[in-house]
Amino acid sequence: MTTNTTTESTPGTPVLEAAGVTMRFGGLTAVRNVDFTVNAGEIVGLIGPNGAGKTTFFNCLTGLYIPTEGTVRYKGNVLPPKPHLVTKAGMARTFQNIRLFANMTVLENVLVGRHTRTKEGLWSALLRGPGFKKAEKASEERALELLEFIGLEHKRDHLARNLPYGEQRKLEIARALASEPGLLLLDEPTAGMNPQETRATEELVFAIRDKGIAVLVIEHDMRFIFNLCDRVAVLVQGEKLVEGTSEVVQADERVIAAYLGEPFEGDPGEAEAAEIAAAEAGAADSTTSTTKGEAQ
Ligand SMILES: Nc1ncnc2c1ncn2[C@@H]1O[C@H](COP(=O)(O)OP(=O)(O)OP(=O)(O)O)[C@@H](O)[C@H]1O
Repeated sequence: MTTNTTTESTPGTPVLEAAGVTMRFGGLTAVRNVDFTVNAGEIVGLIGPNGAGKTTFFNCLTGLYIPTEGTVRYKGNVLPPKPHLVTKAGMARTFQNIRLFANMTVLENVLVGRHTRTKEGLWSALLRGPGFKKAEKASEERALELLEFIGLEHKRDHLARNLPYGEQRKLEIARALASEPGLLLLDEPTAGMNPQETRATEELVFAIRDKGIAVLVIEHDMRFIFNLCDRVAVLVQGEKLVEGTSEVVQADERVIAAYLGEPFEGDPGEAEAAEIAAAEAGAADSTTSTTKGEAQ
């Protein structure tokens, strides 16, 4: 994958800055006064029990909701409260539930993700003039690069609905990357995945970060989060309870009490390796990858 110069930032400088974000639904305060930063080069995790406000906070960041209070800045600029403008500004996301165009091909799904980066207008597209054809070719080349990056180039002409679950999740990520983001937000990317798929997703996220794209991830899989993230923030009942490295968060008794229920034991890497080994030995049922849904 070629590096996109528009997405690069100096490591350590803020990419996303949310200040005092509050979201109320009638009498319910789903997110309360949350300050949150993601720096260039970081992978940051957002965890919390069911109903803690994680997805609501994501929706406030990405323009799906207009926060009741607070501001969200991307690279210093306040974001417009419209999802497509947020994407155009440089923040792309995936959703908790897969939202692919099921009857379009793998390649077409990625091409759709490029629309915020295509300069050609409606008339040019309708008339299919030389400018449009050139832009279309460049878009297709970029989409194929992304498919190669996620390992799905050999399935470019398959319908999205025919892909196994784990590949559909990958394709969603490729589609988000097609908008050339500086920050990628992933909402439960491993929900319902088997250990191999989860491990592959972890590697993919590291590779994305290595391309200069910061990542913010919501996930219930603690091993995944603690293996992956430079920093983890914990939301409980809409408020940020704690933020720090995986070690700090795991050791915090308030987190243990509020969310984990019990201390997280053992080295996540070793535990996961054991699970993968067991799965590879046939102990795990490989059909889990196609029978998921909302594994929360
Ligand atoms: N559109 C809405 N209208 C009213 N209440 C909402 C809306 N969206 C979310 N909520 C409520 O806000 C709270 C936070 O929900 P949210 O989905 O953000 O939590 P979450 O941490 O993402 O949960 P999960 O881990 O289960 O996905 C919940 O009480 C939820 O019922």
